[in-house]
Amino acid sequence: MEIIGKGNANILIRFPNENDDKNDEYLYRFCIRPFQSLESYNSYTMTNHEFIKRELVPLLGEEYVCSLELVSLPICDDLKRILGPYCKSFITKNMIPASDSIMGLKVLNLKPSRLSMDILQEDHQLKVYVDATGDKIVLEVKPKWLYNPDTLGFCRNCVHNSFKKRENIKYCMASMVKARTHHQVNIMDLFHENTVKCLPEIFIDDLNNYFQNDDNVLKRLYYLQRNLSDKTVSIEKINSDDDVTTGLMILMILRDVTVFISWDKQDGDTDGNHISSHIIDLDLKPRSKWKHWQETERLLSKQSNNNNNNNCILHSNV
Ligand SMILES: O=P(O)(O)O[C@@H]1[C@@H](OP(=O)(O)O)[C@H](OP(=O)(O)O)[C@H](O)[C@H](OP(=O)(O)O)[C@H]1OP(=O)(O)O
Ligand SMILES: Nc1ncnc2c1ncn2[C@@H]1O[C@H](COP(=O)(O)OP(=O)(O)OP(=O)(O)O)[C@@H](O)[C@H]1O
Repeated sequence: MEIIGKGNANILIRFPNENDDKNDEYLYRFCIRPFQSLESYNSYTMTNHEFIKRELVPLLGEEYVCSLELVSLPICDDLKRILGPYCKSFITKNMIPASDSIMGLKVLNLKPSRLSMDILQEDHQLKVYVDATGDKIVLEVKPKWLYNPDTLGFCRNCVHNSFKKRENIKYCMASMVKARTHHQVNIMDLFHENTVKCLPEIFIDDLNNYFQNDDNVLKRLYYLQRNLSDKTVSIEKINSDDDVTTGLMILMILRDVTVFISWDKQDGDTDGNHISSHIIDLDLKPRSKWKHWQETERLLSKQSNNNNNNNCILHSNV
């Protein structure tokens, strides 16, 4: 058993020799937020799975969501070793009877280990992976707030990066979805010079076409964020957990997803499209996070007032 990825709230595990369906590999995703008991852990995982299926899959479209299957697994020694440090209140040497099972999500591995991919470029919002042949390239993107409400008055993405001292990010992810009439999307903004040297021209062309197209995964997220942001209660109006509506919850989830954009030279559909996209990280957020959201918006607004430029890296670069 090996750990493939870990974030704030989840851990991704690969089971040895797991090779279910032809060449596809699967991973197991377990929550690592603190829970008091195995019952509450399992109940959260079921509720979360149900919420994603009910609210998010229909909104985003099945084709864009990474497949998620609810599974119940016996807590073997390997799982105890990996999950134990995060589940201290109920996974200890003596507390788990052999018959108890823990619930997780079985997900498609979007970066299959058999491809042994190298990382060409890496920052907080973008990772670029390539396999040894150069025929498969995967972009792991954290687009964040693609839609800026007019009332905001600054580029939320760029101010947020500046606030988090991410000086190495020289692109604006929100600019990747601007309407063509106002701004020609330039995917080359995303890549370092050295990365471009390693990327095949045909990949650049395909990616360019994908981003110019009106139905790409980032545009889908942009329109959903725009629609929800116009309709739901705004963050500054929240006073208690109960004020956090399902609409606001979904909006905050869509502002924090990760997207895998995969290009496969050998594998295209009938229209010659070699790019497929999958969204991960659609989990419920604790309603109590509204205080953190409010404070973040207050700090970003303050930061934007202190800046001299118009707060978007695209404009401050010219
Ligand atoms: O608070 P933010 O805006 O910095 O966003 C948090 C993210 O920081 P980032 O934007 O990537 O720098 C943060 O990402 P990192 O763990 O820092 O990579 C989480 O995604 C967090 O969500 P959750 O608590 O895991 O559900 C995110 O919290 P939410 O605000 O989306 O609930
Ligand atoms: N289906 C997948 N295929 C391949 N790698 C994955 C997959 N899902 C997640 N990962 C890897 O694991 C890492 C952590 O996963 P994930 O984003 O789900 O954790 P998280 O705790 O929810 O994140 P956050 O800290 O943003 O809340 C990802 O950044 C990614 O590199």
